Amino acid sequence: MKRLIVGIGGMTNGGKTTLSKSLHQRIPNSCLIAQDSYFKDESIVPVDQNGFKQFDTLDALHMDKMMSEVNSWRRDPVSIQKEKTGLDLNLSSANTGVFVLIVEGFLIFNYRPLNDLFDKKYFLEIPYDVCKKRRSFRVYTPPDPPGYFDGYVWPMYLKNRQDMEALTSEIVFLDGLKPKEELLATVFEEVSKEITRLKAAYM
Ligand SMILES: Nc1ncnc2c1ncn2[C@@H]1O[C@H](COP(=O)(O)OP(=O)(O)O)[C@@H](O)[C@H]1O
Ligand SMILES: NC(=O)c1ccc[n+]([C@@H]2O[C@H](COP(=O)(O)O)[C@@H](O)[C@H]2O)c1
Repeated sequence: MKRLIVGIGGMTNGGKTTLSKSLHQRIPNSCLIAQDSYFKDESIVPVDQNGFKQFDTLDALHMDKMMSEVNSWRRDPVSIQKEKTGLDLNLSSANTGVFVLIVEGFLIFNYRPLNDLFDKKYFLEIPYDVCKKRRSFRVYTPPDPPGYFDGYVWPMYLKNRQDMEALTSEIVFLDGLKPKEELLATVFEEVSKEITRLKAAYM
């Protein structure tokens, strides 16, 4: 049984969730893990000197829990898939198939233990003004307070991006302004090629 782990990183509102969900729908035997399911409760997230809750850092996330989910999939993708979809796989397709894990999130390449696992890494980027605009339509829990984007989110993006570039390489940057369908087609085609290559390695 072969495994492939694909990372869909990117800026806040770059289009990670949109792309990852479509990719997951298109790829048989795929699972999806989203980093924003692992935010700590806001009551334990500290505030910075400006009174802004520090959500845009690895400390705000239960990365240990996220890693344990990723590692469960790596140990036994068939069981995890069965758990998530309720569908059983016959043994021969389980043995010959390629299982794909899609991991999406804004800090997935900043966390070394996770970053080390990716076979393919994508990073969706959009310009400042588009990012600010898309974010203004999103309602997080808790919602962004006034001034949060310019006072906290954007400076943290710049810092996190610098850290990411110091830590990792071989990232494919994607222009998040492109139509959703085009982004999906690009990534789907590359991942499909990789799946075909892995399958051929069996013959
Ligand atoms: N390629 C795209 N072009 C235009 N808008 C997009 C695109 N991808 C996503 N969006 C929109 O941007 C917003 C944020 O998308 P989302 O996938 O939730 O981003 P992220 O998961 O990176 O925060 C949503 O309103 C979504 O519909
Ligand atoms: N899901 C949550 O519990 C929560 C709470 C507060 C802020 N956020 C924001 O989520 C962002 C990351 O997620 P997106 O990449 O989907 O925008 C961060 O910029 C963070 O400020 C999320």
